[in-house]
Amino acid sequence: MPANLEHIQQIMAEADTLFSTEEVEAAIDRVAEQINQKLFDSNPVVFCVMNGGLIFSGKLLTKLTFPLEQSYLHASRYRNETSGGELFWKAKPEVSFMDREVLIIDDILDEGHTLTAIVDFCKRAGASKVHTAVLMDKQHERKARPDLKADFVGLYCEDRYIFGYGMDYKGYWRNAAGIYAVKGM
Ligand SMILES: O=P(O)(O)OC[C@H]1O[C@H](OP(=O)(O)OP(=O)(O)O)[C@H](O)[C@@H]1O
Ligand code: HPA
Repeated sequence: MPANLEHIQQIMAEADTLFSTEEVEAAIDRVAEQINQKLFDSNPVVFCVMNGGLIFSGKLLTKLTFPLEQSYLHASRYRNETSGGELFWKAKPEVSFMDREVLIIDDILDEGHTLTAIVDFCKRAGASKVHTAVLMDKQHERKARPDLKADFVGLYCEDRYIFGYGMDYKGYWRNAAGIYAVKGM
């Protein structure tokens, strides 16, 4: 169904700003510094989780100062909706990472089913170690496992539906240069 652009515009007009561009950029700098310290001699394969991980990955990668290979994978659970369902693999990794360290970069750890499935996949495919980096970790009690955490986290946010910096509202506003929460959600 074609998007109702008036509705999409209204979502942005009424949204609450959770983090400004400057705050998000500072968080990306912090994560880059942590990754540079931890993975500098690990020769990792770095995977961007499409689509949401695109902007965080792009910005982060330019701040990583050691040799690495980069690729992408696409697993989707929300399919442009605001609640998650079954995980659907749209593109599995094509490069071999047998006995390699892997860094998975995604926009958000929400319930964590997506990241859990991707990490399991990488381990089954022979990765020697799997590291995870997310721009946002949403704070609530519905994680796939109670102890589920990413190794590198940009910012923590409240339990609301958020968009911007790669995260979408019904397929839109991934391009928004800040982190916003939908009014009433
Ligand atoms: O922690 P979870 O509850 O599993 O949710 C997080 C995942 O959901 C979003 O992807 P989505 O399925 O919307 O696909 P997309 O990136 O293509 O929008 C987001 O990019 C994460 O990959
Ligand atoms: O709050 C969210 N916003 C955008 N995409 C998401 N995927 C999981 N949670 C979210």
